[in-house]
Amino acid sequence: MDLIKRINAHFSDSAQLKLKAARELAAPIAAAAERMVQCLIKDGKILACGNGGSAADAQHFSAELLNRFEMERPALAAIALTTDSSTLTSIANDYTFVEVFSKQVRALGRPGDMLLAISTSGNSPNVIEAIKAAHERDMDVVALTGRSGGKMAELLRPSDIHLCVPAQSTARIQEVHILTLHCLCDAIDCLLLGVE
Ligand SMILES: O=C(CO)[C@@H](O)[C@H](O)[C@H](O)[C@H](O)COP(=O)(O)O
Ligand SMILES: [Zn+2]
Repeated sequence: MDLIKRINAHFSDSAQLKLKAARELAAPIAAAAERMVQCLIKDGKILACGNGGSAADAQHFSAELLNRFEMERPALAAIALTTDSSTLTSIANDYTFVEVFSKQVRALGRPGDMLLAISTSGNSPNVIEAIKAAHERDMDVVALTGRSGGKMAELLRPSDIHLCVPAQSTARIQEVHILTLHCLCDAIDCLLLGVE
């Protein structure tokens, strides 16, 4: 096994995918940032969810909005639905794991809030249920997916924004997801602070 060759291939594949994704996703990422800023300045909040690595991404993004990214600005309203183990275990234990995010969206979501729904396959049942709950609450959805967008792609409304990474590998898709989230944080800061 030539590990160095393998590692170089991972870096090369990831870099090439990022350049391809930039060509396809720059415009919808900008649109998502503008929509999020509109939500935030009207006192809305952003709820974020996902499983596994995407749970970590949801938390990473909400922390950068609530605390800070790279510029000094006021704290922004964002909540990851992946972090409260008492809430997550009680919903999963008393009902089903499929409902762990949707029940929180129904409790916390208000019209004008937004849901950031992250899934590399687009097929995680609990993320799908969260999208349905967000629609019931008149919340727009920004969906971060990969592959074909899965069942999430079919569920989205015209007012939602779909950022689908053109790749099959979960790891490669996640690597573009985290870059996309940093682009969103940077764009939100630029729009809020009026950076030219
Ligand atoms: O981070 C990884 C793989 O790189 C895993 O933890 C991965 O996120 C989990 O298998 C998720 O359950 C996959 O869900 P999804 O992206 O298909 O919604
Ligand atoms: Zn991973």
